Amino acid sequence: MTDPLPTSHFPSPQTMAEKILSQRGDKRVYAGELAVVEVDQVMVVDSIVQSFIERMSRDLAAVPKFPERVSIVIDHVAPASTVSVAQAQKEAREYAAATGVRLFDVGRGICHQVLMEEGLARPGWIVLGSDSHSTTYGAVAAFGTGMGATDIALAAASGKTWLRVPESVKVTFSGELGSGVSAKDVALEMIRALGADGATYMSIEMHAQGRFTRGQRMTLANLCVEAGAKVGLVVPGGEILTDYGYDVPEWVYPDEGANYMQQIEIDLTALRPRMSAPSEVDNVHDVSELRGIKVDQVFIGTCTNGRLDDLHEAAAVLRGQKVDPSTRLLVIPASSQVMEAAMADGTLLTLIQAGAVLGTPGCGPCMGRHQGVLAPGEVCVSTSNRNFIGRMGDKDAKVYLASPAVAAATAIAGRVALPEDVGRG
Ligand SMILES: CC(C)[C@H](C(=O)O)[C@@H](O)C(=O)O
Ligand code: SF4
Repeated sequence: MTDPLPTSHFPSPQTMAEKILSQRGDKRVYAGELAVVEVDQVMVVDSIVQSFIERMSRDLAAVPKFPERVSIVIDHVAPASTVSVAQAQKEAREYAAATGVRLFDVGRGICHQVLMEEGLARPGWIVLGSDSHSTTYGAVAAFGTGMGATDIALAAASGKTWLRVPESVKVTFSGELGSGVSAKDVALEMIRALGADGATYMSIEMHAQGRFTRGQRMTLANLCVEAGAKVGLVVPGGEILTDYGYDVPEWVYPDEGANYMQQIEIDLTALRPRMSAPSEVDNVHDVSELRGIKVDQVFIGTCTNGRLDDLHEAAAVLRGQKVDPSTRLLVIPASSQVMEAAMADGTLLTLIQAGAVLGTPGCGPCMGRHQGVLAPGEVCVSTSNRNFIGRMGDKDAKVYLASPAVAAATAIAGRVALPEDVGRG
């Protein structure tokens, strides 16, 4: 007969981040500890590709350990805008050809959208991207996070990385979304509630309890980095499981009684369309408070809101209407697949007939590098995720962030507007 084990021998319950990092590493880990984990996919974007190649070839004198686990995406400035951008993209193509890593070239789309479409982020995987919005992969319960060129190169060379296990914030939802209110509004409300640095280096663990589609979950996980989070994980559940197309291993679910630094609840029923005013993402207001502000450009696209559902949302408002002559509307699908589907079902025709200008799938003017940068004093309503000073062009331009439906209504009115202001919704 042995004595029963004292309670301290039973492992304490774990959050989702702790579960994934324990499973993919070599020991059970908790917040604050270091984890060395296997990396399932390393993603490199065009803006960083030259530094990545330099680190690999010169500093590490290494080739990718598992070429099939590395993807390069040409998306941020695509097609190339200058000779030096063209040179970087040329080097990326040569590197991919020489090493056998995957390359998604001009027009395939924005890195995060493309990796999700290609099945290169899956439940329980560790996905490192050279881009801060790599939190997007949390939509399918992958531990997705952004890192710099040096860390990315080390992961590509060794197949592993090390991480400090993040503390977690638990987000729960009550009620149901009203009509005209979207995942973008939920995400902006979540950032407002947490604050722009309220979740610094934390895991935001969203208990969706069967709510939200895969695309909506991408919007939620994408914005998590705007509260400073290391990772934004949506707990799998509900119909979305069938939507994944992959098995969800039992070990990704958080344990009952796991330890959270903070908990917030978002009441979906009470939520009204939201807008983030310049120049911080957490400067969130009801659209009705900002109604009437004159707008020069509306941009619908990006890794936050450039998916087919987003274009449908915009087209529902713009059908049979015209963009105000004092405003321009840019629509850039997040990927070639989104563009093809929106072409096939007539969405693009609806948008073009309303006066939209289409761009090549990719980031477009989101970070102010090309295809729609703003002049001093100009105002843009964008479906993207950042509105910092100078983000989309001149430092004296202003960017407001909103949902595709609000962006579409604004394009028609030429001023910040709700769909109901232009006879929709
Ligand atoms: C270019 C890239 C490094 C950058 C990021 O890390 O997020 C960009 O995608 C952005 O949105 O600001
Ligand atoms: S669409 Fe915008 S936020 Fe997303 S990766 Fe591109 S530049 Fe960054």
